Amino acid sequence: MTGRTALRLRAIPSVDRLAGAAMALLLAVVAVCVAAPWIAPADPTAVDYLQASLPPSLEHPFGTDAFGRDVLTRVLYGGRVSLATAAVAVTVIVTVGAAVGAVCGYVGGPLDLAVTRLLDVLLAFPRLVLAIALAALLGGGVAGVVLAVSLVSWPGYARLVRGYALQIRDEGYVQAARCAGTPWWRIVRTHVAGAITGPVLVLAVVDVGEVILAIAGLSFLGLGVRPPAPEWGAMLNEARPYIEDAPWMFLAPGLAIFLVVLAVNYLGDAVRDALEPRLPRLPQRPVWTPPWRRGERHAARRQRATAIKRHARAASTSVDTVELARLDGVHVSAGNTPILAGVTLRLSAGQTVGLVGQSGSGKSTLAATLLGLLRPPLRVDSGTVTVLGHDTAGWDGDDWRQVRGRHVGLVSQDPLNALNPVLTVGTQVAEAVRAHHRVSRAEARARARAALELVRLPPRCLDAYPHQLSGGMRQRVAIATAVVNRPSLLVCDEPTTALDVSTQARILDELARLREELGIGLLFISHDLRLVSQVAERVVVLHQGAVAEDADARTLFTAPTHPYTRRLLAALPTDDRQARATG
Ligand SMILES: Nc1ncnc2c1ncn2[C@@H]1O[C@H](COP(=O)(O)OP(=O)(O)OP(=O)(O)O)[C@@H](O)[C@H]1O
Repeated sequence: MTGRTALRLRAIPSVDRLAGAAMALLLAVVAVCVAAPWIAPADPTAVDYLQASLPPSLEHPFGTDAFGRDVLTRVLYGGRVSLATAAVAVTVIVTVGAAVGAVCGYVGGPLDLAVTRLLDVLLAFPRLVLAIALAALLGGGVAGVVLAVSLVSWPGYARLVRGYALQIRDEGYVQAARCAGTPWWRIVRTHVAGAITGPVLVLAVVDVGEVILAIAGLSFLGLGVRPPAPEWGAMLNEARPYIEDAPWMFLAPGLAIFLVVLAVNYLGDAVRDALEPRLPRLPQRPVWTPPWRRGERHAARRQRATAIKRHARAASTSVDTVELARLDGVHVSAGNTPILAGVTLRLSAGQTVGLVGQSGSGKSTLAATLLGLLRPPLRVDSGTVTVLGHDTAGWDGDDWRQVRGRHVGLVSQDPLNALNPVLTVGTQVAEAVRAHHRVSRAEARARARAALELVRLPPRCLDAYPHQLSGGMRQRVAIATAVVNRPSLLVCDEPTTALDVSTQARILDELARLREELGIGLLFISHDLRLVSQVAERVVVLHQGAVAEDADARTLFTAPTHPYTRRLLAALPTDDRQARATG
């Protein structure tokens, strides 16, 4: 375990109080079970028929069972066996299953084929029947039962992990590791294991309860923990005939299993989150509206939607310049790290604003802020974000959903990522239409075809899958999806970065033409000042999260005021600089 992982795990109780409580509960249960010989009030196996089936009292807080044994004592002693056997069995199952699945899925070939066939056979047997047969073969006892349960359970994990490994082996970062000459076992250990830890952990914690009950089932058949030794599952089985007359016999071990499984489940989620660096460190607080306020909220949303539509219509028809979006003194941070420092930016209808800045200056963060797409740990600390005349502070997911894709579109730098590989282009563009308009499938498809025509893609592309198109064509599909609902504002975040120079030029022409034809406002984001200057009338220079300069394109090229802008200009070829300065 790396130091960073240990740190993240150690931080769980402080960032997630509920997980901290689950951890404390689990530790407390383990501690009292381990300490049973010293703290238990009675002998767990001593029979006393005079005390049989007594309800809970001060002397016997959980009552007594049909043999007069103290239930609390037996729960404490039983926990030692149940928790130890479940922990051993789950560890064996997960380790064997994950290792076999990861190696087979990654290595493939004859090994994978042979193991997969074996898994098919093992999974075809009813699990419990196979476990009974194996436990009997192994001679019963706690060790035999743990082994039997482990042997029948690992194939399920292996199958699941193999599926993950098959997917992961084609990921770009795994291919990069292969190209770097990393041996297969190291790739499996680092990349495949890293990616499957989360889902496997969730499955494992869910299995803890199942394993306790499976061991209990085998004990009931006389194959596992033999009476009178206590074990939670066996206690449940012993209590079954008395469930109506003496429910406490059933409740005490049942409650113990319930609490342990609940704590393990919650803790498992927290550990998975802690190990996944892309997830926020803090649990997200859902925006919850009390039922009595929902009507008001719907009415306000409807009103706002109408006002936004009116604003958008004015933006496309008015001869005056209508403001589409504005950032006012916006500060964004990630934890304690400032990312945007008091950014102010205004976007107007029919105008192209270029946002330029070096890598890491905060361009994508600015776009995400404008579209309400910031995810923790990134957050807006102060300032206002206004979209189509409305302050977006307090907007929830539904509020943004009405605006994104309908009035504000986004084209990102990686069209392959933005397109679903198993859906045709037509389906995906039509889906964007149906997300905002109540139209028939045929009408949505017709609008999708029109949008593809708008970006000069032939109608045959409607039925093509993304992988059947070139990079430039995919980017056009992404643009068609963004403009199919005729938004007022289009945010293009490095839309041509992944393309060759001639395709870049064609996409830029396309964007300029769309702006003319549809009258939309454009925020064109790039680190390349030369590219920005080809499309933008106004250029905003972002430097270390702050606006260094905001000027019309010609002024910026002829009289830059900020030293950083001057450095950017100096890096351009002389011909380019002169051409831009003369417009
Ligand atoms: N989820 C995040 N958590 C923490 N820091 C982040 C996160 N996303 C971005 N940052 C930080 O914010 C800063 C700005 O990142 P951003 O992606 O906005 O830059 P950019 O100008 O778009 O860069 P590029 O041109 O390379 O895409 C960077 O220092 C980055 O490390």
